Amino acid sequence: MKVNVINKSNNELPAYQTESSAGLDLRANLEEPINLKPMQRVLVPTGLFMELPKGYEAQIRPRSGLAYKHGITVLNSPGTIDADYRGELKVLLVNLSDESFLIENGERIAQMVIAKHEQIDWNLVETLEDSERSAGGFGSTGKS
Ligand SMILES: O=c1ccn([C@H]2C[C@H](O)[C@@H](COP(=O)(O)OP(=O)(O)OP(=O)(O)O)O2)c(=O)[nH]1
Ligand SMILES: [Mg+2]
Repeated sequence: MKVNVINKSNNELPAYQTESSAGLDLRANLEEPINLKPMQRVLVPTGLFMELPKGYEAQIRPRSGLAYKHGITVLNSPGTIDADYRGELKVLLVNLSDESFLIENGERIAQMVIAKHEQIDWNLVETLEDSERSAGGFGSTGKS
């Protein structure tokens, strides 16, 4: 599927790193590096603007390596990019480690998964059909 994109960054377009990757790695578009202190959050620009077809969304997800090695994750994970959004794609990172983390221009800071989604119409009712689970949740089936 082709997706219209404007690249105002000084980086290459997000790319799948392997043939069957689900996520396109997003790069920070920065004039100066950002030093992200412990427990600080920052909205990182990508310089990208895109036009998803109706019925699709993009999810901004953390990269596991950054999370594991540096405690850097996406605060609103998964971030939701609506198909009708025409603004700049931004990534909300947070540093959950006890050390500062330097984000440099061009660094792959998160990944973006494009997914199909449904929109629904509500059918307002008084009762719901019972099921095996019924109202059980939050550990109702036991620990392991
Ligand atoms: O990580 C993110 C999350 C959102 N957005 C952009 C695209 C999305 O379509 C728009 C709105 O996002 P969301 O609905 O999550 O934010 P909101 O706080 O509900 O704001 P709004 O009232 O604008 O919907 O912001 C990003 O660039 N990055
Ligand atoms: Mg919203």
